[in-house]
Amino acid sequence: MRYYDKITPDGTKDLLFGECEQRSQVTKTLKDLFTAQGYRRVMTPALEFYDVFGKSAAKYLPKESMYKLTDHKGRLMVLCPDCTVPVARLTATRLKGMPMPLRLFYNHNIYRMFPELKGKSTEINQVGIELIGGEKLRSDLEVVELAARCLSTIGNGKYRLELCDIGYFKAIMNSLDVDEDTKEEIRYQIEQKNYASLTDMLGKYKDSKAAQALLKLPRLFGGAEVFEKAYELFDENGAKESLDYLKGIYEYLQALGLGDRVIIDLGLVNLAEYYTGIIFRGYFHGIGEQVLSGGRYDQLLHDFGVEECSVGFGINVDLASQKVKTVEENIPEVLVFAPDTKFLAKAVHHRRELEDQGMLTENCVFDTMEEAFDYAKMRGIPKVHLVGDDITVCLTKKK
Ligand SMILES: N[C@@H](Cc1c[nH]c[nH+]1)C(=O)O
Repeated sequence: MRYYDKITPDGTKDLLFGECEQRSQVTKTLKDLFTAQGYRRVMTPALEFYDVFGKSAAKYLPKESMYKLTDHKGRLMVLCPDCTVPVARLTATRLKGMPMPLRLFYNHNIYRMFPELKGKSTEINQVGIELIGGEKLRSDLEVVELAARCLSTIGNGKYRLELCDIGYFKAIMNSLDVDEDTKEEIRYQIEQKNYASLTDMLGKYKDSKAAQALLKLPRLFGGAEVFEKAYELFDENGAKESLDYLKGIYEYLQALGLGDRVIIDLGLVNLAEYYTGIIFRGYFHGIGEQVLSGGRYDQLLHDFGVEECSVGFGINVDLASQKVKTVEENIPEVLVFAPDTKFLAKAVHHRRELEDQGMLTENCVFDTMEEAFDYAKMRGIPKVHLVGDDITVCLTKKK
């Protein structure tokens, strides 16, 4: 039998020293941005009941993608696969009756199984925010601007934000006379930007304005010119209103000087069942996967019995950490060693004094001089302080 005692599960990894620091830097930067704007931290458990993810979330978190286990009563539990859903649960319970809007942020690991996508992380450290119970336009503007600021701060001004309003796609779909399965297949092919399959599926509806618009949807990608094309393509059944709204957000971002960072992508139709308004995704150059994803999701809270609307985003901290400079490991300046054990307490005092002076030190846990000096040389620690009746400072040379 194969024994898995020296590896970590697929999609997980150990982090060492500087890598942990890089992560901490990203989470600290984000936390500072959030708290400066009135967002307050919440923590929810890593284990949740499966039922929490049973309604809205089931539409985009297939049950096959969740890690499941049972508690002592045989109840089905999951390792939390998404941060937004537990926040909705919290809003319906302990946060019930709190003054709105609620500005919340979190930093959690989430767990998702991707059997078909080797190389993807199954344990993802995610930091994110949710703005609950505010007026739609003002909330969307606040959250999109904050998303851009997070990306800009971490990416040193270099990032790309893709923006869409799912209402446009939904308006077209609602005008198309096909069954639900076909609709889902169309949505999938648009998401994949698979023109060939789309043409196969929709080509036959030559007289349908909606079908022709769907065929062109993956190409509706770019700057302000996208709007003109989109209005021309389809403006019925609520499509015009969605475009007007999205254009307003785009113009606001332009007024903030972010125009060259923002791209309109009307083919951004992933999670179409979950999001109900704007959807956005953030990217960094050189990282293929999205680093940030978010949007407006009004139905989720309603499913938890809360008559409020909400918008938010999550940032993949591991991916974002790739944009932070590798942090050099701090090497201690002094190794404190008491060759005779009767001076161990004095060595502790001495080490603490050095620490109080702001020095980085280590206590020696070897018995002999030879081992102590060998270790100091190996680690590159420049000095050994020998503690006896007196304290002797010795210089070491790197091995
Ligand atoms: N929970 C979403 C991100 C999000 C937060 N709020 C709204 N959307 C995700 O993991 O992709």
